[in-house]
Amino acid sequence: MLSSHLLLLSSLRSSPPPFTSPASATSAFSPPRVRSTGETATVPVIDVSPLLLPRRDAADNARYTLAAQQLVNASLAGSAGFFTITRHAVDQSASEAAAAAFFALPHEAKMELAPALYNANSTHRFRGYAPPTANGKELLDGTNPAFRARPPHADAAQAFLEEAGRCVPQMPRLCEVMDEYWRQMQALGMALLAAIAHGLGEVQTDFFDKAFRVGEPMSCLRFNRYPLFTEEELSRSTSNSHAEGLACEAHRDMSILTILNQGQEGGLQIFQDGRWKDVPLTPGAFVINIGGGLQRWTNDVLMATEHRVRMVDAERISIPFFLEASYHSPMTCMPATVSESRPCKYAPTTYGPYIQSTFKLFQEYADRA
Ligand SMILES: O=C(O)CCC(=O)C(=O)O
Ligand SMILES: [Fe+2]
Repeated sequence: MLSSHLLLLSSLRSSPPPFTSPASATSAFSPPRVRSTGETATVPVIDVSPLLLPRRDAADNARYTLAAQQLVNASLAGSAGFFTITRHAVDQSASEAAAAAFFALPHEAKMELAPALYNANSTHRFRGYAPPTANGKELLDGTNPAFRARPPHADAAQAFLEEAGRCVPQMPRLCEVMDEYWRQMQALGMALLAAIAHGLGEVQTDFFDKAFRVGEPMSCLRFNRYPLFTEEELSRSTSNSHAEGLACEAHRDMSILTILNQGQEGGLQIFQDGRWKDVPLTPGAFVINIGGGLQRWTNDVLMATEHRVRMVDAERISIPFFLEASYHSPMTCMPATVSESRPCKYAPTTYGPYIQSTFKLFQEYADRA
């Protein structure tokens, strides 16, 4: 059960209003680029190796519980809502090389992978490549490899969200590398979720595992590239992010957990103590933040934290993995986060319809809602 200090923390949290509508971009004006104030955010660093052991003895169990509590403490409403994980055992070199090689392909080759929204000849509607005109960064979305290995689902709404990530003939190993990384990140994400359930005191230790297992998880592996724009290009940009002088506008992620390789350049910021501060860069580590889906599932005990990316003086590649549940995963408040004095705030739903209802919050996804 929840102890009262969790509830107190939640009422103390200060934050900017969620999703303030971005100013609309104008044609001959670009606002000044947002610069770092030099302030570094306090983001806990957590060694997650105790969460990843195939078997545990009593001493390992104690270390597991300690690490699980650290994850929860870093994610509670009123805390950073962001943390860095080390000793996670995932090698990032192949995915980093694949992202750099993909973005270096000619524009036409990348556009082959764009959905119909950006390429009228495309038969794809949801996943794939988005050019920098979408919202100031180009991106490639990879999906659960299982979606490529089977025919589309009979239900149109489910088939839409389960559309497979796409491969490109110029890079024969791209899908292989993305699939392998997707599987490793999915496993890491599920280990983190199991630990979070444990840290919250949930008696059903398989709470998330059971919910995800009703189908194939929809987690999205994304390659982002933020080009280095000239002032002239920025003045013509229709990106909501550019309209605020940012590489990526302030937002909360809406999936379950984001596990981010933020690249070499820095620039990620979170809103802490009433100001925007830089998230420290730790080579080889991942930055994790809670998504709106986990906030909902934990009855606002854990909170999705607002973040943004400022423009840096170099092009920037980042690789977020958005851990997502399956289309039919039931989302009702986790029992450990509900009490008589804290009833469940959210109506039961399922993950597919929930996540689709959030697309309108993101310029690059709004037309796919
Ligand atoms: O590029 C980054 O470091 C973060 C991007 C981000 O916040 C997102 O894609 O949701
Ligand atoms: Fe984000």
